[in-house]
Amino acid sequence: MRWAAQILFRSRLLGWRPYSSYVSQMRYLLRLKEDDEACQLALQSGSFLLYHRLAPLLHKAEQGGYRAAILQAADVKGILRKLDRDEQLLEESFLIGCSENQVAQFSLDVGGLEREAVEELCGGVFVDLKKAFFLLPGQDVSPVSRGHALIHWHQTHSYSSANGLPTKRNQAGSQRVCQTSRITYYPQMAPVAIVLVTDGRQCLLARQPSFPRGLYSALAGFCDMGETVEETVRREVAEEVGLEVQSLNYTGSQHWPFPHSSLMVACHATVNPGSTQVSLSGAELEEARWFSVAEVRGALSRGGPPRRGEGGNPSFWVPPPFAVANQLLQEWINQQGHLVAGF
Ligand SMILES: NC(=O)C1=CN([C@@H]2O[C@H](COP(=O)(O)OP(=O)(O)OC[C@H]3O[C@@H](n4cnc5c(N)ncnc54)[C@H](O)[C@@H]3O)[C@@H](O)[C@H]2O)C=CC1
Ligand SMILES: [Mg+2]
Repeated sequence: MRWAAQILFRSRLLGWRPYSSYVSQMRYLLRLKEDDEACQLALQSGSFLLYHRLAPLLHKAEQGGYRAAILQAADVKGILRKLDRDEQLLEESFLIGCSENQVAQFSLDVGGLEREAVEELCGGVFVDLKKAFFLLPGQDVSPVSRGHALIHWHQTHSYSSANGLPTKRNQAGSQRVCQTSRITYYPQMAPVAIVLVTDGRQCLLARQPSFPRGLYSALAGFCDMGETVEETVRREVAEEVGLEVQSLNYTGSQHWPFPHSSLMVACHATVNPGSTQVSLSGAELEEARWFSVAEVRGALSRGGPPRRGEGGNPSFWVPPPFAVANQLLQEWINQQGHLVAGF
């Protein structure tokens, strides 16, 4: 212990602080958000996710499937030079994170450039975000979704909502300031509660008319102003299916870029097994049904949407693993397994 204390003491004398790499990463990101010059410098050695009118750039992975295309600053500059564009376009990027070794990561929409020309130079393809979600592995979904959300927020907040005058971004893109009133605007997310309702034996899933055929998901709804997540869950379940929640517990959350930028807060809830009669209201849901453990287990093991020519039951599938609704279903199935094992 003594030598460890001595190292700590000496490192403090030398000005080196024994932060974990996570703390260093987060402190570095904070500095880039607060210091425009540091962020401008970081752009020169950063890595970039490109978008074309909000469609992310993907490339074919060696082992099959697709990955998010990650370009280095020099690659992006090279593309801009070849397309006769000013390298300053790089400064229109938004900071979305940094790697463990403090390489800053940015998203950049090159919607002003010719789509096919960029695709050819990068050896990739711009794909609509919804479609991209089904093509990408789980670890790529979060940065791609974050980059998309930030670009979209900036594209729709160029003017102050208080006086209609232009707003100016900071270099990181973590805020915009109205140059006249000095009001600061920050990127926003709308909180949404998503809930898997069970009666102890079955779980309740629903369909909106806009869902692809056979897709059922957990109930979800935007939080009203001033509501807690618990109040939103109780209200949405009452509104949408006419049931009263008895108990609920939080399990996780997810950023979701649709319809714009939502923070999905996921909960499990129970209803009284004696009061499970569903009554739909309004036009939002076209159907809500109770599903057994076996049915859900089957849908989870079949994976995402049924592909043409594939077996399985196309009349019932659930959101794919990148969606928090899928996590709720996995957790419920695991819990049922434990209940059976412990019986
Ligand atoms: N990641 C996941 O696993 C899942 C995500 N979702 C997402 O949850 C979100 C909410 O679910 P819904 O049942 O559609 O919500 P909802 O039940 O609150 O109904 C949507 C309606 O709420 C109103 N609304 C209130 N505040 C709004 C806001 N800030 N933005 C947009 N509309 C607002 C609009 O009239 C809209 O038509 C959807 O965007 C959907 O994409 C839904 C299921 C699964
Ligand atoms: Mg809803």
